[in-house]
Amino acid sequence: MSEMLKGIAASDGVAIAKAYLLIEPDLSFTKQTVEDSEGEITRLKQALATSTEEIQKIRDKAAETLGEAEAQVFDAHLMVLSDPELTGAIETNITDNKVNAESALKEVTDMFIGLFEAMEDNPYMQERAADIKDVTKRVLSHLLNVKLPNPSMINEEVVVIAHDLTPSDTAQLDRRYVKAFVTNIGGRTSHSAIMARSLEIPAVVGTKSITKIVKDGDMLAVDGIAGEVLVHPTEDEIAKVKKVGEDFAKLKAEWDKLKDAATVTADGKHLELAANIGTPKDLEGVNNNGAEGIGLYRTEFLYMDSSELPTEDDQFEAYKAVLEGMSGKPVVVRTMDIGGDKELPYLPLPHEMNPFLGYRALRISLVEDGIFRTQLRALLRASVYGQLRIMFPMVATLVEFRSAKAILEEEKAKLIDEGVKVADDIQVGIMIEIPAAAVIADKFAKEVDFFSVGTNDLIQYTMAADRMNERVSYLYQPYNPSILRLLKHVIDSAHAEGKWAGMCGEMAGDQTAVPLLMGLGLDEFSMSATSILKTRSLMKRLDTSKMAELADKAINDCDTADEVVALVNEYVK
Ligand SMILES: C=C(OP(=O)(O)O)C(=O)O
Ligand SMILES: [Mg+2]
Repeated sequence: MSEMLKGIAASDGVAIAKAYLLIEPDLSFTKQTVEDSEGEITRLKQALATSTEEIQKIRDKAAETLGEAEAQVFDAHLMVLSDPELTGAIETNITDNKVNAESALKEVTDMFIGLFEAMEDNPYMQERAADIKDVTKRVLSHLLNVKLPNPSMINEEVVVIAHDLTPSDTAQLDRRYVKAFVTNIGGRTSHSAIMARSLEIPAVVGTKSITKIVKDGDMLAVDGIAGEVLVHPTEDEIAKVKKVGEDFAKLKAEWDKLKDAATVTADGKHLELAANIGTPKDLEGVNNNGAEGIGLYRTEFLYMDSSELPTEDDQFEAYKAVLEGMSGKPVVVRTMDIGGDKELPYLPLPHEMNPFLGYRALRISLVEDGIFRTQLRALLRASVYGQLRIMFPMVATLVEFRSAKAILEEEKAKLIDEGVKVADDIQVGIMIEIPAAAVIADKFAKEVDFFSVGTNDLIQYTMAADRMNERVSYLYQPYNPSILRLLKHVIDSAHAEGKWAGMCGEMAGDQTAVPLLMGLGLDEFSMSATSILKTRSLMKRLDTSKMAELADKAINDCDTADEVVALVNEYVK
């Protein structure tokens, strides 16, 4: 008998494959007195040797698929394993205290971890603590004979099952083998879901209990369009899911025909359809999907993909690659947005009760202004290779914007003094993702060159509903009249000052929202590259003046999001 689990449809497509559980295994053990210390030391040595072999393999695989830089973290793990100070201390503990290897290992490594973690201002030692933790887990798993999941070593088609996936877990998934992923928690706008869409991996998130229901190797049929997962599907059910996949492939083939077409509405108005990217590697998908620009380059992934702060030159190369790769089309680069669900191992941030309301994005940049200045210099130097637009994230007040802009101007003046060429037509804009900024958009519009609305955050802050929490995901209501009113004010304010308004939150590619956004007069729509062609196809069919009438009715006559959806369905048949 099959069992069906419903979740949130996070990334289109279907997959039928075996489950691969990516969950923390049980590594608990009891401390025991053991007289045969030699025997325990032999067990320890074996576990260390097997771990070394395993990490070596993972390292080689990482170097091959992700590159040398990403593989380096495993060199640090190998160093931990071969450090005589550490292994010697564990052996001494076994002999002196007559304890089992598990207990001696844990006691010694906990001591080192505690010591290093206490050096709060030293990111290098924080990283070493993280390395020791990771390695201890692996050695312990061998002592206990428990299997540790190794996602990077997957070499057959699977559906990855996890409680949650961080953006860096998601980045490591090998598309050749990982046919879909399903998680317990998360929402459509959590960053793992956003990445699944750009990697074109079907995904269902927020199922609440998938890790409890599914075992390693269970057959699954995942429908990322409907947000459904079938466990042990019957032949009939497999056939149905396959049919959904085939229909989706046909639709995609239709959309593909619009790859080189401009985005023009039924009444001849030109709109800009741009793509969101996380790394220069995404450019291939962007160009294959006919994007007219980059509306959001999330540069924080450059910081997250590295084991230390990227240098000015590293960043310059990445920005230059994107600008050149877009051949003169506009590229909006957002300065670092760390915090929330995006962490940097080497920039430990204090643990916060509400990371999404905490020290994040521009708030960090304005304090750690060395990091910020390095990024701005890299951007300014790259500006001559294309049409660069710089955007600041998480701006709440005009003072924050003015401070950031002043730092940018200072760095620009310095570079020019140094004889470095900098483009003189760089637009500087802000994300509108904090309600405070949306409310005084009329004031911001006088000082910025553009707005790009980040609805993922704007909706979570307006509704006071965490975008990562599936229990409140029903409050992610892009069509709620409250959100539409805010958007109208933002767009009208930009236009009143002759500025353009775009959107780079997930709402921009939402097929029910697009007619409303067209009606509100949005100029630029930036989305996962994989949503561009279906949106172009939809826009071609719609008339802007009719959509303006629709938006007006939605804002003035509707009370609820459901009423707005019904109205959209009436207008867009
Ligand atoms: C685009 C946005 O930024 P991010 O998803 O990276 O927070 C947003 O908040 O809508
Ligand atoms: Mg945001």
